[in-house]
Amino acid sequence: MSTLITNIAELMTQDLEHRVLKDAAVVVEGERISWIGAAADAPAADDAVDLGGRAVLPGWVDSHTHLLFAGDRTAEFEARMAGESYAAGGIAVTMNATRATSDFDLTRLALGRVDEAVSQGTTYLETKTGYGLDVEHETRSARIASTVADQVTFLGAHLVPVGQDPEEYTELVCGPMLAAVRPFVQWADVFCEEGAFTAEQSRRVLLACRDAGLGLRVHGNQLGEGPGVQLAVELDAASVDHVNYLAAGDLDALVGTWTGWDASSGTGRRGTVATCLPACDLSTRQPLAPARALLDAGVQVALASNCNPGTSYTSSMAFCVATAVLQMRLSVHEAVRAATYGGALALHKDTGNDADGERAVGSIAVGHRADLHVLSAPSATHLAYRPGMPLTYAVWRAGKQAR
Ligand SMILES: N=CN[C@@H](CCC(=O)O)C(=O)O
Ligand SMILES: [Zn+2]
Repeated sequence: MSTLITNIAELMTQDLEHRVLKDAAVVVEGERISWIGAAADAPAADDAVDLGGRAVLPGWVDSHTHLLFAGDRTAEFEARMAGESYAAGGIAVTMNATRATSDFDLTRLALGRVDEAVSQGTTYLETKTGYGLDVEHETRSARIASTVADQVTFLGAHLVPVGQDPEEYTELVCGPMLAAVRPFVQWADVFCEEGAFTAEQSRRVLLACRDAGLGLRVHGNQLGEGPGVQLAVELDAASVDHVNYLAAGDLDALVGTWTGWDASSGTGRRGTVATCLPACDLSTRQPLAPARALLDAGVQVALASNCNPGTSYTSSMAFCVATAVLQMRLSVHEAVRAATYGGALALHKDTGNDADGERAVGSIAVGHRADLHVLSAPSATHLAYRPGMPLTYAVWRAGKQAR
Protein backbone atom coordinates (compact mmCIF):
# COMPACT_ATOMS: atom_id res chain seq x y z
CA MET A 1 0.00 0.00 0.00
CA SER A 2 1.51 3.36 -1.05
CA THR A 3 0.30 6.88 -0.27
CA LEU A 4 1.24 10.02 -2.16
CA ILE A 5 1.33 13.01 0.20
CA THR A 6 1.29 16.05 -2.00
CA ASN A 7 0.80 19.82 -2.20
CA ILE A 8 3.49 20.39 0.45
CA ALA A 9 4.47 24.08 0.44
CA GLU A 10 7.74 23.44 2.29
CA LEU A 11 9.39 20.07 2.93
CA MET A 12 12.13 20.53 5.53
CA THR A 13 13.92 17.21 5.11
CA GLN A 14 16.73 17.63 7.68
CA ASP A 15 18.64 15.18 5.49
CA LEU A 16 22.43 15.21 5.17
CA GLU A 17 22.26 17.92 2.49
CA HIS A 18 19.92 20.04 4.67
CA ARG A 19 17.47 20.22 1.77
CA VAL A 20 14.31 22.32 2.01
CA LEU A 21 12.05 21.62 -0.99
CA LYS A 22 9.22 23.87 -2.13
CA ASP A 23 6.02 22.53 -3.80
CA ALA A 24 7.02 19.02 -2.86
CA ALA A 25 5.55 15.57 -2.39
CA VAL A 26 6.45 12.41 -0.46
CA VAL A 27 5.45 8.80 -1.11
CA VAL A 28 5.05 6.51 1.89
CA GLU A 29 5.08 2.75 1.37
CA GLY A 30 4.40 0.64 4.41
CA GLU A 31 6.52 2.06 7.21
CA ARG A 32 9.10 3.66 4.91
CA ILE A 33 9.55 6.71 2.73
CA SER A 34 9.88 5.50 -0.86
CA TRP A 35 10.11 8.77 -2.80
CA ILE A 36 10.51 12.54 -2.25
CA GLY A 37 10.72 15.32 -4.80
CA ALA A 38 8.84 18.02 -6.68
CA ALA A 39 5.07 17.54 -6.57
CA ALA A 40 4.99 17.92 -10.36
CA ASP A 41 7.21 14.83 -10.76
CA ALA A 42 5.47 12.59 -8.22
CA PRO A 43 4.75 8.98 -9.22
CA ALA A 44 1.30 7.43 -8.98
CA ALA A 45 0.36 5.71 -5.71
CA ASP A 46 -2.54 3.64 -4.35
CA ASP A 47 -3.84 6.59 -2.39
CA ALA A 48 -3.30 10.36 -2.30
CA VAL A 49 -3.48 13.02 0.40
CA ASP A 50 -3.53 16.71 -0.54
CA LEU A 51 -1.98 18.84 2.22
CA GLY A 52 -3.25 22.10 0.79
CA GLY A 53 0.03 24.00 0.89
CA ARG A 54 1.15 23.07 4.39
CA ALA A 55 4.69 22.50 5.68
CA VAL A 56 6.09 19.05 6.48
CA LEU A 57 9.01 18.26 8.80
CA PRO A 58 10.36 15.02 10.23
CA GLY A 59 8.47 13.98 13.37
CA TRP A 60 10.14 15.23 16.52
CA VAL A 61 12.70 12.88 18.08
CA ASP A 62 12.49 13.47 21.82
CA SER A 63 15.72 11.98 23.14
CA HIS A 64 15.26 12.83 26.83
CA THR A 65 12.07 12.20 28.82
CA HIS A 66 11.10 10.77 32.21
CA LEU A 67 7.55 9.50 31.61
CA LEU A 68 7.35 6.73 34.23
CA PHE A 69 6.00 8.62 37.19
CA ALA A 70 2.94 9.26 39.29
CA GLY A 71 2.01 12.25 41.43
CA ASP A 72 2.37 15.95 41.01
CA ARG A 73 4.85 18.59 42.16
CA THR A 74 2.77 21.74 41.76
CA ALA A 75 3.70 22.95 45.25
CA GLU A 76 7.41 22.64 44.45
CA PHE A 77 6.88 24.54 41.20
CA GLU A 78 4.98 27.30 43.02
CA ALA A 79 7.76 27.59 45.59
CA ARG A 80 10.30 27.86 42.79
CA MET A 81 8.33 30.59 41.06
CA ALA A 82 8.33 32.38 44.42
CA GLY A 83 12.11 32.28 44.52
CA GLU A 84 13.21 28.85 45.81
CA SER A 85 15.96 27.07 43.89
CA TYR A 86 15.52 23.65 42.31
CA ALA A 87 17.25 20.86 44.22
CA ALA A 88 17.52 17.16 43.40
CA GLY A 89 15.62 16.21 46.60
CA GLY A 90 12.22 16.68 44.93
CA ILE A 91 12.84 13.42 43.07
CA ALA A 92 12.00 11.59 46.34
CA VAL A 93 8.45 12.99 46.29
CA THR A 94 7.88 11.45 42.88
CA MET A 95 9.59 8.21 43.94
CA ASN A 96 7.08 7.78 46.79
CA ALA A 97 4.07 8.49 44.56
CA THR A 98 5.40 6.20 41.81
CA ARG A 99 6.09 3.27 44.13
CA ALA A 100 2.54 3.58 45.50
CA THR A 101 0.97 3.29 42.03
CA SER A 102 -0.19 0.01 40.48
CA ASP A 103 1.33 -1.39 37.28
CA PHE A 104 -1.94 -0.72 35.50
CA ASP A 105 -2.06 2.93 36.52
CA LEU A 106 1.64 3.55 35.88
CA THR A 107 1.22 2.11 32.39
CA ARG A 108 -1.90 4.18 31.76
CA LEU A 109 -0.15 7.36 32.92
CA ALA A 110 2.89 6.72 30.72
CA LEU A 111 0.76 5.85 27.70
CA GLY A 112 -1.25 9.03 28.19
CA ARG A 113 1.97 11.05 28.13
CA VAL A 114 3.16 9.31 24.97
CA ASP A 115 -0.21 10.09 23.35
CA GLU A 116 0.14 13.75 24.32
CA ALA A 117 3.60 13.84 22.75
CA VAL A 118 2.52 12.10 19.54
CA SER A 119 -0.46 14.42 19.16
CA GLN A 120 2.05 17.31 19.12
CA GLY A 121 4.26 15.76 16.45
CA THR A 122 6.67 13.53 18.38
CA THR A 123 7.17 10.27 16.51
CA TYR A 124 10.17 8.71 18.26
CA LEU A 125 10.99 8.98 21.94
CA GLU A 126 13.30 7.80 24.64
CA THR A 127 12.24 7.54 28.26
CA LYS A 128 14.04 6.78 31.50
CA THR A 129 13.52 4.89 34.72
CA GLY A 130 14.64 6.77 37.82
CA TYR A 131 11.60 7.15 40.06
CA GLY A 132 11.65 3.57 41.39
CA LEU A 133 15.09 3.63 43.02
CA ASP A 134 15.05 0.07 44.34
CA VAL A 135 15.41 -3.19 42.45
CA GLU A 136 11.71 -4.00 42.36
CA HIS A 137 10.47 -0.59 41.25
CA GLU A 138 13.28 0.24 38.82
CA THR A 139 12.67 -3.11 37.13
CA ARG A 140 8.95 -2.46 36.93
CA SER A 141 9.56 1.01 35.45
CA ALA A 142 11.99 -0.41 32.89
CA ARG A 143 9.54 -3.16 31.91
CA ILE A 144 6.62 -0.76 31.46
CA ALA A 145 8.83 1.80 29.71
CA SER A 146 9.86 -0.83 27.17
CA THR A 147 6.20 -1.22 26.19
CA VAL A 148 5.49 2.49 25.71
CA ALA A 149 8.70 4.11 24.39
CA ASP A 150 11.01 3.46 21.45
CA GLN A 151 14.16 3.39 23.59
CA VAL A 152 14.64 3.03 27.35
CA THR A 153 17.38 4.37 29.60
CA PHE A 154 18.23 2.98 33.04
CA LEU A 155 18.51 5.84 35.53
CA GLY A 156 18.81 3.99 38.83
CA ALA A 157 21.51 6.56 39.65
CA HIS A 158 19.02 9.44 39.79
CA LEU A 159 19.04 10.06 43.55
CA VAL A 160 20.19 8.14 46.63
CA PRO A 161 16.95 7.36 48.49
CA VAL A 162 16.69 9.05 51.87
CA GLY A 163 18.32 7.02 54.64
CA GLN A 164 20.47 4.90 52.32
CA ASP A 165 24.23 4.95 52.33
CA PRO A 166 25.42 6.45 49.00
CA GLU A 167 28.17 3.87 48.57
CA GLU A 168 25.85 0.94 49.27
CA TYR A 169 23.22 2.38 46.95
CA THR A 170 25.79 2.86 44.18
CA GLU A 171 26.81 -0.79 44.54
CA LEU A 172 23.15 -1.83 44.36
CA VAL A 173 22.74 0.13 41.11
CA CYS A 174 25.90 -1.41 39.61
CA GLY A 175 24.98 -4.95 40.67
CA PRO A 176 21.49 -6.39 41.28
CA MET A 177 19.55 -3.41 39.92
CA LEU A 178 21.47 -3.33 36.64
CA ALA A 179 21.11 -7.11 36.23
CA ALA A 180 17.35 -6.91 36.79
CA VAL A 181 16.63 -4.01 34.39
CA ARG A 182 19.08 -5.16 31.69
CA PRO A 183 16.54 -7.05 29.52
CA PHE A 184 14.42 -3.92 29.12
CA VAL A 185 16.92 -1.11 28.46
CA GLN A 186 19.41 0.06 25.80
CA TRP A 187 21.03 2.97 27.65
CA ALA A 188 22.28 3.99 31.09
CA ASP A 189 22.35 7.48 32.54
CA VAL A 190 23.49 9.09 35.82
CA PHE A 191 22.58 12.38 37.49
CA CYS A 192 26.15 13.59 38.04
CA GLU A 193 25.58 16.70 40.10
CA GLU A 194 26.04 18.10 43.59
CA GLY A 195 23.30 16.53 45.74
CA ALA A 196 23.00 13.49 43.46
CA PHE A 197 26.02 11.37 42.39
CA THR A 198 29.71 12.30 42.54
CA ALA A 199 32.00 11.90 39.55
CA GLU A 200 33.51 8.78 41.09
CA GLN A 201 30.13 7.16 41.82
CA SER A 202 28.85 8.16 38.38
CA ARG A 203 31.91 6.66 36.68
CA ARG A 204 31.44 3.40 38.57
CA VAL A 205 27.80 3.15 37.51
CA LEU A 206 28.53 4.01 33.89
CA LEU A 207 31.41 1.55 33.63
CA ALA A 208 29.30 -1.26 35.06
CA CYS A 209 26.53 -0.42 32.61
CA ARG A 210 28.97 -0.24 29.70
CA ASP A 211 30.32 -3.68 30.67
CA ALA A 212 26.73 -4.91 30.57
CA GLY A 213 26.47 -3.70 26.96
CA LEU A 214 24.53 -0.48 27.48
CA GLY A 215 25.19 2.80 25.70
CA LEU A 216 25.88 5.75 27.97
CA ARG A 217 24.39 9.18 28.61
CA VAL A 218 24.92 11.69 31.44
CA HIS A 219 22.79 14.37 33.16
CA GLY A 220 25.55 16.92 33.59
CA ASN A 221 26.30 20.57 34.42
CA GLN A 222 22.64 21.36 35.11
CA LEU A 223 22.88 23.27 38.39
CA GLY A 224 26.48 24.43 38.31
CA GLU A 225 29.86 23.72 36.79
CA GLY A 226 30.66 20.10 37.52
CA PRO A 227 32.32 16.96 36.25
CA GLY A 228 29.41 15.68 34.11
CA VAL A 229 30.58 16.90 30.72
CA GLN A 230 34.16 15.72 31.23
CA LEU A 231 32.93 12.33 32.42
CA ALA A 232 30.66 11.97 29.40
CA VAL A 233 33.57 12.78 27.10
CA GLU A 234 35.95 10.44 28.96
CA LEU A 235 33.52 7.53 28.62
CA ASP A 236 32.49 8.37 25.05
CA ALA A 237 28.86 8.84 26.04
CA ALA A 238 26.30 9.29 23.27
CA SER A 239 25.04 12.47 24.91
CA VAL A 240 25.45 14.80 27.84
CA ASP A 241 22.22 16.48 28.73
CA HIS A 242 21.42 19.88 30.32
CA VAL A 243 24.90 21.51 29.86
CA ASN A 244 23.79 24.82 31.38
CA TYR A 245 27.10 25.60 33.04
CA LEU A 246 30.16 24.90 30.92
CA ALA A 247 33.53 25.52 32.54
CA ALA A 248 36.61 26.48 30.60
CA GLY A 249 37.58 23.32 28.77
CA ASP A 250 34.11 21.70 28.69
CA LEU A 251 33.22 23.18 25.31
CA ASP A 252 36.62 22.22 23.87
CA ALA A 253 36.26 18.70 25.22
CA LEU A 254 32.89 18.33 23.49
CA VAL A 255 34.26 19.77 20.25
CA GLY A 256 37.12 17.26 20.40
CA THR A 257 34.70 14.34 20.36
CA TRP A 258 33.43 15.36 16.90
CA THR A 259 36.77 15.66 15.10
CA GLY A 260 36.42 12.23 13.48
CA TRP A 261 32.86 12.84 12.29
CA ASP A 262 31.98 13.74 8.70
CA ALA A 263 28.73 15.68 9.03
CA SER A 264 28.16 15.81 5.26
CA SER A 265 28.02 12.01 4.94
CA GLY A 266 26.91 11.20 8.48
CA THR A 267 29.82 8.80 8.87
CA GLY A 268 32.95 8.52 10.97
CA ARG A 269 33.51 8.48 14.68
CA ARG A 270 30.51 9.84 16.54
CA GLY A 271 31.04 12.26 19.36
CA THR A 272 29.01 13.22 22.39
CA VAL A 273 25.82 15.11 21.52
CA ALA A 274 25.06 18.11 23.74
CA THR A 275 21.37 17.87 24.53
CA CYS A 276 19.78 21.17 25.49
CA LEU A 277 16.52 21.21 27.43
CA PRO A 278 15.07 24.71 27.14
CA ALA A 279 11.71 23.99 28.79
CA CYS A 280 13.60 22.73 31.85
CA ASP A 281 15.89 25.76 31.86
CA LEU A 282 12.88 28.07 31.97
CA SER A 283 10.98 26.05 34.59
CA THR A 284 14.00 25.93 36.89
CA ARG A 285 15.10 29.49 36.11
CA GLN A 286 18.56 28.31 35.14
CA PRO A 287 20.53 30.12 32.44
CA LEU A 288 19.61 28.75 29.03
CA ALA A 289 22.11 26.19 27.78
CA PRO A 290 24.60 27.77 25.34
CA ALA A 291 23.23 26.06 22.24
CA ARG A 292 24.43 28.86 19.94
CA ALA A 293 28.02 28.62 21.19
CA LEU A 294 27.94 24.81 21.01
CA LEU A 295 26.77 24.83 17.39
CA ASP A 296 29.23 27.56 16.42
CA ALA A 297 32.06 25.51 17.91
CA GLY A 298 31.10 22.43 15.90
CA VAL A 299 29.30 20.33 18.51
CA GLN A 300 26.23 18.36 17.42
CA VAL A 301 23.26 19.59 19.45
CA ALA A 302 19.91 17.98 20.27
CA LEU A 303 16.83 19.65 21.72
CA ALA A 304 14.60 17.53 23.95
CA SER A 305 11.62 18.10 26.25
CA ASN A 306 12.96 16.44 29.45
CA CYS A 307 9.28 15.85 30.26
CA ASN A 308 9.16 15.09 34.01
CA PRO A 309 7.09 16.26 36.99
CA GLY A 310 9.89 18.22 38.67
CA THR A 311 11.77 20.40 36.25
CA SER A 312 9.91 20.31 32.93
CA TYR A 313 6.30 19.16 32.91
CA THR A 314 5.81 19.47 29.17
CA SER A 315 6.37 17.21 26.18
CA SER A 316 5.99 20.09 23.72
CA MET A 317 8.93 19.95 21.34
CA ALA A 318 7.39 22.90 19.49
CA PHE A 319 7.77 24.97 22.66
CA CYS A 320 11.42 23.89 22.88
CA VAL A 321 12.00 24.84 19.25
CA ALA A 322 10.32 28.23 19.67
CA THR A 323 12.43 28.93 22.77
CA ALA A 324 15.59 27.86 20.98
CA VAL A 325 14.86 30.34 18.20
CA LEU A 326 13.52 33.23 20.25
CA GLN A 327 15.88 33.03 23.20
CA MET A 328 18.84 30.80 22.32
CA ARG A 329 19.36 32.42 18.92
CA LEU A 330 19.19 29.34 16.74
CA SER A 331 17.75 29.71 13.27
CA VAL A 332 14.46 27.88 12.70
CA HIS A 333 16.29 25.33 10.56
CA GLU A 334 18.92 24.74 13.27
CA ALA A 335 16.29 24.39 16.00
CA VAL A 336 14.15 21.98 14.00
CA ARG A 337 17.30 20.03 13.08
CA ALA A 338 18.30 19.72 16.75
CA ALA A 339 14.78 18.50 17.63
CA THR A 340 14.76 15.89 14.86
CA TYR A 341 18.12 14.80 13.40
CA GLY A 342 19.97 15.89 16.59
CA GLY A 343 17.75 13.68 18.75
CA ALA A 344 18.26 10.80 16.32
CA LEU A 345 22.05 11.27 16.55
CA ALA A 346 21.84 11.22 20.34
CA LEU A 347 19.89 7.94 20.18
CA HIS A 348 22.03 6.43 17.40
CA LYS A 349 19.00 6.24 15.09
CA ASP A 350 20.21 8.68 12.44
CA THR A 351 21.30 5.96 10.01
CA GLY A 352 19.67 2.85 8.59
CA ASN A 353 17.76 2.05 5.44
CA ASP A 354 16.26 -0.73 3.36
CA ALA A 355 19.49 -2.73 3.32
CA ASP A 356 19.74 -3.25 7.06
CA GLY A 357 16.07 -2.87 7.99
CA GLU A 358 17.06 -0.54 10.86
CA ARG A 359 15.25 2.54 9.69
CA ALA A 360 16.69 5.97 10.42
CA VAL A 361 14.46 8.54 12.08
CA GLY A 362 14.78 12.31 12.40
CA SER A 363 15.14 13.09 8.70
CA ILE A 364 13.07 12.65 5.55
CA ALA A 365 14.90 10.52 2.99
CA VAL A 366 14.20 7.43 0.92
CA GLY A 367 14.43 4.28 3.06
CA HIS A 368 14.00 6.15 6.32
CA ARG A 369 11.07 5.57 8.64
CA ALA A 370 8.00 7.47 7.49
CA ASP A 371 7.72 9.81 10.48
CA LEU A 372 6.16 13.04 9.25
CA HIS A 373 4.85 16.11 11.03
CA VAL A 374 2.47 18.30 9.05
CA LEU A 375 2.00 21.86 10.31
CA SER A 376 -1.11 24.00 10.05
CA ALA A 377 1.16 26.56 8.40
CA PRO A 378 2.99 27.03 5.11
CA SER A 379 6.48 27.03 6.65
CA ALA A 380 8.40 25.85 9.71
CA THR A 381 9.10 29.49 10.55
CA HIS A 382 5.58 29.61 12.01
CA LEU A 383 6.82 27.46 14.93
CA ALA A 384 8.68 30.50 16.26
CA TYR A 385 6.55 33.20 14.64
CA ARG A 386 3.39 31.83 16.30
CA PRO A 387 4.78 30.34 19.54
CA GLY A 388 2.35 28.41 21.71
CA MET A 389 -0.14 27.89 18.89
CA PRO A 390 -1.47 24.38 18.14
CA LEU A 391 0.33 23.99 14.82
CA THR A 392 0.26 20.19 14.48
CA TYR A 393 -2.13 19.37 11.62
CA ALA A 394 -1.30 15.69 11.02
CA VAL A 395 1.29 13.10 12.07
CA TRP A 396 2.52 9.92 10.36
CA ARG A 397 4.43 7.54 12.65
CA ALA A 398 6.18 4.59 10.99
CA GLY A 399 3.92 5.07 7.96
CA LYS A 400 0.66 5.10 9.90
CA GLN A 401 -1.38 8.23 10.38
CA ALA A 402 -1.25 8.83 14.14
CA ARG A 403 -3.20 12.07 14.16
N1 LIG B 1 18.02 16.48 36.77
C1 LIG B 1 17.68 15.35 36.99
N2 LIG B 1 16.54 14.77 36.61
C2 LIG B 1 15.41 15.45 36.05
C3 LIG B 1 14.55 16.07 37.09
C4 LIG B 1 14.01 15.08 38.03
C5 LIG B 1 13.02 15.60 39.01
O1 LIG B 1 13.23 16.66 39.63
O2 LIG B 1 12.03 14.89 39.19
C6 LIG B 1 15.88 16.45 35.00
O3 LIG B 1 16.45 15.98 34.04
O4 LIG B 1 15.71 17.66 35.13
ZN1 LIG C 1 16.32 14.44 32.77
